[in-house]
Amino acid sequence: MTTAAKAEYKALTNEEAEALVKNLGLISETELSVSEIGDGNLNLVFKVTGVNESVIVKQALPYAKVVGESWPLTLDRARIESDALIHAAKYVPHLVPKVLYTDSILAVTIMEDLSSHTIARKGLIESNAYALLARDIGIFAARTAFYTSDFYLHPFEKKRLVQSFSNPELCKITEDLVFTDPFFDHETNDFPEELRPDVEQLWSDAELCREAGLLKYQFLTQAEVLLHGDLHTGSIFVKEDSTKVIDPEFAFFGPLGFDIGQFIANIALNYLSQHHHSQEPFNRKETQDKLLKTIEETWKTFENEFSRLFREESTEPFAGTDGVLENLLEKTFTDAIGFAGCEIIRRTIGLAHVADLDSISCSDVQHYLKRKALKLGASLIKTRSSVTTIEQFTSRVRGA
Ligand SMILES: Nc1ncnc2c1ncn2[C@@H]1O[C@H](COP(=O)(O)OP(=O)(O)O)[C@@H](O)[C@H]1O
Ligand SMILES: CSC[C@H]1O[C@H](OP(=O)(O)O)[C@H](O)[C@@H]1O
Repeated sequence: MTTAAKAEYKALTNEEAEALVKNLGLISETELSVSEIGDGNLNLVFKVTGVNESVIVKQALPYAKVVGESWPLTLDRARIESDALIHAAKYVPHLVPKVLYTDSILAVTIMEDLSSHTIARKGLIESNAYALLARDIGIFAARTAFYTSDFYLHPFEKKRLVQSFSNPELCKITEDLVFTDPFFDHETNDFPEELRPDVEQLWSDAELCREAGLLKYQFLTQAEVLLHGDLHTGSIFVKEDSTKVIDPEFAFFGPLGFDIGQFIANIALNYLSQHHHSQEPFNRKETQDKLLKTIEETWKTFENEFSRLFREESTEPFAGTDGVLENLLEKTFTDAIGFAGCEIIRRTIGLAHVADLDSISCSDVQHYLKRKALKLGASLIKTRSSVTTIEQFTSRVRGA
């Protein structure tokens, strides 16, 4: 991996992205083609291809692409993203793309092309199952968390990393879009008029708003571990025998349950959407059962792997004290259920929905499922302390 700094930032054209790859010698072939394939909310993504080789050039824009120049956004997110990928590669090299080059001035990360994989959201919408997904995400979340926690790092190193992954602008997006705006009558919200009575019911639910506020406070204040920060199914590439986590530009030190909570929320949303995507009742049941198993296996893998690392590699004297790990895992689980509830609500009525529900062309069905999602999200937030096992969580999803 090479790191270099250019004099000043400019958004790359296709030709400039291709020239960058050529000049760096990242592809040895001379005949290259390039296309911009970014379908996310924030950045440019170029695919530069020869006959036998290809790479991805991802560049941050100085604003949020989904909104435009009226929403300026720090270019530093490209540094955070490449540093987070490089950091994750120390502990889970098989679960992240290889970073080939970074340039913090151009806000560019050049990485391994994962086009042989499919974005998990797309594959799941097509009702496909991925046998490795749960285990890989559980391992990803457990290892990236444990090795950046106070149970492993020297306190000086932990605090140095917390500073280096300080990500206030991207955190603010999550603070607003996940934890605040959906619970108020805010202009960023986005829902059909047919859902207004349901949404107004959320806004007037004092208990819900109090609990969402408490979850936001956890997110704001608990610098426990280095998180991916945006671990939804659009940030995961899958194929039968491989899983790769991409797009950690929201990485920062936050509460241990956040990544798992976001992931299981997105699987739960896909579960609901299968009422439409998986038309034939027998197939639907099979697909939905697999999704619930994915949620259960993800949490169990996370819990087992984090516990193993805690017992075998912890440097903290209190790690051997009865109840410390158990207490931490209990709190993390409860938080994860609450964070999942917030993610389910924001992806239904906030800015930046999910295709799982939005691609449903029949508006009656779409609204019916969105109502279910809102009820599920609200009940998870309010009663998260009474959900004490992952099976209780999946029965809530099944019963939604
Ligand atoms: N390493 C990669 N290999 C192949 N395609 C990629 C890679 N990274 C991103 N992409 C493509 O670009 C899209 C947007 O990438 P993403 O990192 O999610 O951008 P954003 O930060 O704008 O959300 C992905 O959905 C995927 O189609
Ligand atoms: C205006 S940002 C909205 C939303 O977009 C990000 O997702 P992605 O980068 O994967 O497209 C993130 O989830 C933000 O909350």
